[in-house]
Amino acid sequence: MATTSSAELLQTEAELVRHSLGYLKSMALHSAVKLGIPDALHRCGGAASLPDLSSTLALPCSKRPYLSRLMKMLAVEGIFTAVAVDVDVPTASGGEGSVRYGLNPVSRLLVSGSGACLSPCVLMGTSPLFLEASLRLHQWFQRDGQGDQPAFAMAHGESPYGAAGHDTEFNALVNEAMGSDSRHMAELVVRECAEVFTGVTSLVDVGGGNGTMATAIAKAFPHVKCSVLDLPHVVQGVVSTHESVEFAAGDMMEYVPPADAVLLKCVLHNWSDEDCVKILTKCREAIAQGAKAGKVIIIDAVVGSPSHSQQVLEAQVLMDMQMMMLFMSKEREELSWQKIFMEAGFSHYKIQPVLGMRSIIQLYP
Ligand SMILES: C[S@@+](CC[C@H](N)C(=O)[O-])C[C@H]1O[C@@H](n2cnc3c(N)ncnc32)[C@H](O)[C@@H]1O
Ligand SMILES: COc1ccc(-c2oc3cc(O)cc(O)c3c(=O)c2O)cc1
Repeated sequence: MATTSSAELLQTEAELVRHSLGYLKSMALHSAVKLGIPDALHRCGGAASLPDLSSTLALPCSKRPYLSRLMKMLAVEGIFTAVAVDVDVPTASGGEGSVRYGLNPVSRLLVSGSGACLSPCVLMGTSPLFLEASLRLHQWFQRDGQGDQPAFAMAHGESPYGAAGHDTEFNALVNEAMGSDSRHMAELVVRECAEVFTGVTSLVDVGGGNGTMATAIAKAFPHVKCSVLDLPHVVQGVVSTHESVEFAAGDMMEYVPPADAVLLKCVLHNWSDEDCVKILTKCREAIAQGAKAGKVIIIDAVVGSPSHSQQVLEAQVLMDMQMMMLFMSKEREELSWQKIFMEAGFSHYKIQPVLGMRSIIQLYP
């Protein structure tokens, strides 16, 4: 029997440490966002020495030496750049700044005020309510029984939507995260998938929240009249910022208003297969009522597309775990999607894996 070499054993030990302490990467990212490091680097022109960065952040002097540890780890993990500078060249703050840390494409997505700032998604993904639920996953696996509830509900005694109903801080976090995700996606949908909206004169964004996506579509494609369907407490008080976007309160399980196209962005992955069939059946009925043969447009993950990178696959399976923990729902592979589409009465579909970890799927009756 072949024995594992010492070099291999030591390498795998390092690999195990990477995985078991990997949560510190998430929490260091959480700290960086909370401390405002991406914005501070942006204000400094995109990069700064450690002394300049700590003064910009106004950290207490006692904590300044520790900032280098946080920044070093985040740079090693590919979240900031680290460039060694000549120590003989004096810096504005007296020559201690031998490394300059800077924004890279990942941390540029965390700069606020830019078109797409995904910091709220980081804060939601690392929120205490999510972390506490994740610590209970093993107990959730061990629990048997009918009427099973997700790990989140097991940990907190209520669903994420229940928690958002009374915890104003969590509610704001979720709304900001979904809003920022939609702003980011909207830019890319307009850039990458404009042809999807050709010939569409009316669109209803089902589960469209505060209308971020619908508003971006109405702005980019003036021929599309948009409406947003969401639950009464979500649309109540939302003021439309575009003349072609209106809001309707309703339950997508009961009724979807007629339109040429129905959009479902990041909605179906919150639901079971059976519920997806019900929702899509209502959507098919909605597009059948117009003069044109309409379509349903889904923005969601299609896990494991061969054109995806390893990073995209990792993001998809992490999102899948998050969906399991929060809602006992899932991210789906093409075969699972296909089964749902056929059961809901659609005849064909087209998947375009052009939105990173998400795809745009067009469904036809
Ligand atoms: C994950 S969020 C997605 C929001 C939005 N599409 C986006 O991507 O930002 C799911 C949305 O579905 C809405 N929703 C949940 N149940 C619903 C129902 N029965 N009818 C209509 N909307 C519903 C929620 O209120 C929420 O706004
Ligand atoms: C009320 O509690 C929650 C509602 C929704 C979600 C949630 O969060 C995200 C976050 C993302 O960065 C991307 C997503 O696609 C989603 C969701 O689809 C989703 O439902 C979490 C808690």
